[in-house]
Amino acid sequence: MTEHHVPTTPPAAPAAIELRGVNKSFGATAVIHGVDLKIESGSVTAILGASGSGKTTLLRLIAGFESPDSGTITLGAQVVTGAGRSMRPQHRGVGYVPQDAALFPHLTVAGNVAFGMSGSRSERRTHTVELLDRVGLGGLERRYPHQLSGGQQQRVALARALAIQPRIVLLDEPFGSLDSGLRESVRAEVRGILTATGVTSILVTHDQAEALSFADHVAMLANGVVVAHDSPQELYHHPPTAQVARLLGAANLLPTTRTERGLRCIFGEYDAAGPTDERRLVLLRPEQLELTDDLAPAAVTARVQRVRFQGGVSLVDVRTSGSDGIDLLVQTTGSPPETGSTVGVKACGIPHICRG
Ligand SMILES: Nc1ncnc2c1ncn2[C@@H]1O[C@H](COP(=O)(O)OP(=O)(O)OP(=O)(O)O)[C@@H](O)[C@H]1O
Repeated sequence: MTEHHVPTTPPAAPAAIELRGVNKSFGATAVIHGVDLKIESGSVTAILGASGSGKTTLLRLIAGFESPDSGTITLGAQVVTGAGRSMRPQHRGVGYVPQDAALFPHLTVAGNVAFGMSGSRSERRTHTVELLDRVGLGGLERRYPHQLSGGQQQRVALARALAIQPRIVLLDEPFGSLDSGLRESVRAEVRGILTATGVTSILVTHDQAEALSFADHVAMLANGVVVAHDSPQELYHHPPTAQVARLLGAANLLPTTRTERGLRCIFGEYDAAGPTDERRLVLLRPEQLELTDDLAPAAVTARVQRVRFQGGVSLVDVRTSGSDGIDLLVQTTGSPPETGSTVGVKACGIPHICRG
């Protein structure tokens, strides 16, 4: 069994962005609380949090559109906010891709991309053509924003953000307005462009699947506090707390009792060190449980409450037998059981213990 660990700041490489003790309130509403965050140079980080958790505010603080009440923000080796200084947004070397692309409607695609670009007229033209090629929009220079699809508009917005040769690109829920089919392909294209460019990027999203698939690191924000920061794999499989486990996807979080050896849950007893006064839960994702027909001693008996067929897999809600039955969600690839039938449930992965 794996042990829980405290949230970490993963990068060992030089930080491109560093926030220390950043606080921000709007009037009496405290929105960002003592945020410490280090973002590795050249990485793609997702800031994941529910609506209103402060994601956009954090991004706007880094871009310089808002000033923190206290704390420092460092970009590269430069303190851009704090210690009595506040560098203007246009001097920070930050490209910003807003949620709705926000292109200038009266400018062509080329005009939008070249806006804010420096250099001679011919240099700007060459750079614009290069950028539009890079985002897969070569040949559309003369179109106007209303003549583009949503995905194309987002790629123009990305090209415009890259046009200033930024050291950092900030993307504020850029895929939210795209329909689900388009979202996945535009997301993959944008990720490919960011990787090829090597620019340090932050994506803000409330979509856990998007954060897990898009980013090298995920920083999770809850009520203006960074509650975890790690790789997507580490956060999904070894979340420090039950809150983080739930924010990242369906989670069976099983109550435990203390034993001499460690902890016991309905699926068995496990070694576990750590403080005895803390509430601990065993995490088993739905894909770490399996249904069995034979009600062998190793299996927990349960009744099927509901079956949701999802194509390649089915999600099965079951309730364990007894007066104190526990609700579990099981993912199965086999033929799903009948609602109301009795099944056996077994744990088939390595469980993880997290704080309650
Ligand atoms: N300029 C402002 N004045 C007053 N309150 C603000 C301002 N900007 C944001 N807030 C408040 O701060 C909180 C966090 O807002 P923010 O937009 O950062 O959250 P979010 O996580 O990005 O949400 P969403 O996903 O819905 O965009 C909200 O309660 C919001 O109402």
